[in-house]
Amino acid sequence: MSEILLELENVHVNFPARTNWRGKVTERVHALNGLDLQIARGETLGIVGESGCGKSTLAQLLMGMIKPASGACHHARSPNSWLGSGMQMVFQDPLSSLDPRLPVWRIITEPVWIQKHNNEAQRRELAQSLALLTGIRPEYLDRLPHAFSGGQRQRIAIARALSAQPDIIVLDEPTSALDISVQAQILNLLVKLQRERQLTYVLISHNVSVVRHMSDRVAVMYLGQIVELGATEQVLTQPRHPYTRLLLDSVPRVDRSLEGELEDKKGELPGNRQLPQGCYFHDRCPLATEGCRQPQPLIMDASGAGVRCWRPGLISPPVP
Ligand SMILES: Nc1ncnc2c1ncn2[C@@H]1O[C@H](COP(=O)(O)OP(=O)(O)OP(=O)(O)O)[C@@H](O)[C@H]1O
Repeated sequence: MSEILLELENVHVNFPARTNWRGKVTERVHALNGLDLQIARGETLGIVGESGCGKSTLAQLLMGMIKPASGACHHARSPNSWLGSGMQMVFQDPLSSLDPRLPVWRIITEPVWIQKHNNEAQRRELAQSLALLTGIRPEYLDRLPHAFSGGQRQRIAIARALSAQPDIIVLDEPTSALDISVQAQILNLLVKLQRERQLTYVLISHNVSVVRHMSDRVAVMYLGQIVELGATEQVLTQPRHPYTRLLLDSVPRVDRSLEGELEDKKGELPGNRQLPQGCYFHDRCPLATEGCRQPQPLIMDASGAGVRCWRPGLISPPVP
């Protein structure tokens, strides 16, 4: 792997879920539970997992919006601080992520204006160059966000993320709120920008085709842990963790008559207030044995692939 920009080790994040009459927290939601992750310069790391597994919590942690309860972080840019610096995010809904009262040139240059581009001419110049780069017409830079279509607003959000020259851009479902016709344009723009500027992306998505198209590596999350990690094609075509297999099987396909049955097998994500003993997945796992009642570490191999299962690869590949 090339230069490691960021490494998270055994990170735990929890949120208060219930308090007693004195305001003391009596129950917590355990959102990240021993998360280990490395992000290398220039890669796209896809993060997949069902709703509630902790993807957004991870994004907020990377952005410095929340602090972990425990764990370590090694950050190339600012080794002594927790996260946030050097990070930018592109959100799912471009309209709600852009200030409706500001003209686009100001939105695009928001992340940098305090630092250095604090005079208007410099900010406009920067906005112009980023507009050209991301496909926004420079003559529209004085307009407000509502004058743009969804796809154009997402271009504005991408330009804003680029303005700060971040080390890592977190893409949180960047196309799922867009019309199908413009989704590919935005994905292609992200790929083009990455090639030109050696950008590093963390891509959070429910959409396996988007992850396949964009990502070099994929991390599969379950109950706040990474259960499988590896090169995209490897993980998506030869999953080694039973959960990855069930996740891939549950991707809706029109030609799949077994889908309902597989969906039933998948069951519900267990509550994350009382974490399961042993392997977090064993209650839902079709292959579970007594040995799965022991905690499972993420076992990495020499190629950088990892799986949190002591019987990996016992499952057949997904039905094409
Ligand atoms: N601020 C918060 N306060 C309390 N619980 C929270 C908070 N943020 C997240 N959670 C809980 O933490 C767990 C992980 O949530 P998170 O939003 O990270 O999941 P997710 O994988 O992003 O889900 P989705 O795909 O639906 O966005 C969930 O049980 C969620 O209810």
